[in-house]
Amino acid sequence: MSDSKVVELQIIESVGVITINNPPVNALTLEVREELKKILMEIRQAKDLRVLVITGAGSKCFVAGADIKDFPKQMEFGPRENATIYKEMFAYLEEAPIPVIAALNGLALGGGCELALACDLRIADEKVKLGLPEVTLGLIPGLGGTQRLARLIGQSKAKELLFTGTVITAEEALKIGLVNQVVPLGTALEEALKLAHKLAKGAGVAMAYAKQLVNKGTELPLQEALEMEMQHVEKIFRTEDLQEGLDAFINKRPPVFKNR
Ligand SMILES: C/C=C/C(=O)SCCNC(=O)CCNC(=O)[C@H](O)C(C)(C)COP(=O)(O)OP(=O)(O)OC[C@H]1O[C@@H](n2cnc3c(N)ncnc32)[C@H](O)[C@@H]1OP(=O)(O)O
Repeated sequence: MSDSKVVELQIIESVGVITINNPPVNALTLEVREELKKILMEIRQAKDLRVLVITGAGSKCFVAGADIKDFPKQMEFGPRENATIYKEMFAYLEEAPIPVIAALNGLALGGGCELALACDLRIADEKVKLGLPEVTLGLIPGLGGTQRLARLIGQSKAKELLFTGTVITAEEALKIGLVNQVVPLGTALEEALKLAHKLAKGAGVAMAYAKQLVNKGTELPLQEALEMEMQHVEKIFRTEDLQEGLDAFINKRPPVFKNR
């Protein structure tokens, strides 16, 4: 467990949990940004990290967005420097060869929603609300929200949420594909950890390839993407995990995957 108070990292049985702990709303302040930089270095060194979960402390907010009180400074010096570490963090979440799950324990607004969008899966507590309300401040999302939201839920719905700044319920988010699951009050982290520990025992190479193929393939022309998929199928046919999976099936026993 890192000794920071605004961002904590715990790794238990190859499942990492990053908790944004910056009361009262887990805003992405300068202190959070600096701590995230350290945490990013730590997780990059982590040996057998198989799944990562990101959540907020408390029950009010996952993350209520960028630090609005810091904006006057950003207006003076420009927003790029503040965005850089988040872009690096979000790129890590998207490129890491492991499933990344956002456990939405509370409001996910602005930069908080953008952090959730950079994860592979989103599990939302039933009371959670999500949105990109930047337009109500005369702003636009600056941590990838305009791009990831449109790719995830389609351009027209994304424009509707961006134009209006509407904050939607977890159920509405489920309907449009913005979250994967809605879970009972107060159980987002518990459910995310259940899924994380299940995935951590799964075929890690297969999940890494599936993540990479979806993330990279959907930006390519179909035939190129299909070729990339076939190249990965050829690679996976040479893994021990496939041998183990087939042998376990034939011998009617649970597989023990070694992630190689
Ligand atoms: C590139 C990225 C851009 C962005 O992310 S832009 C920001 C997008 N986020 C938002 O627009 C959310 C703004 N916040 C709110 O809408 C509300 O707040 C909440 C719904 C999160 C909570 O509302 P309630 O329960 O009524 O509490 P409260 O009095 O509004 O807030 C408690 C304290 O938290 C501060 N705070 C809230 N959100 C932020 C924020 N995003 N950045 C900095 N501070 C924030 C407030 O000012 C206040 O502080 P004090 O107690 O000193 O008055």
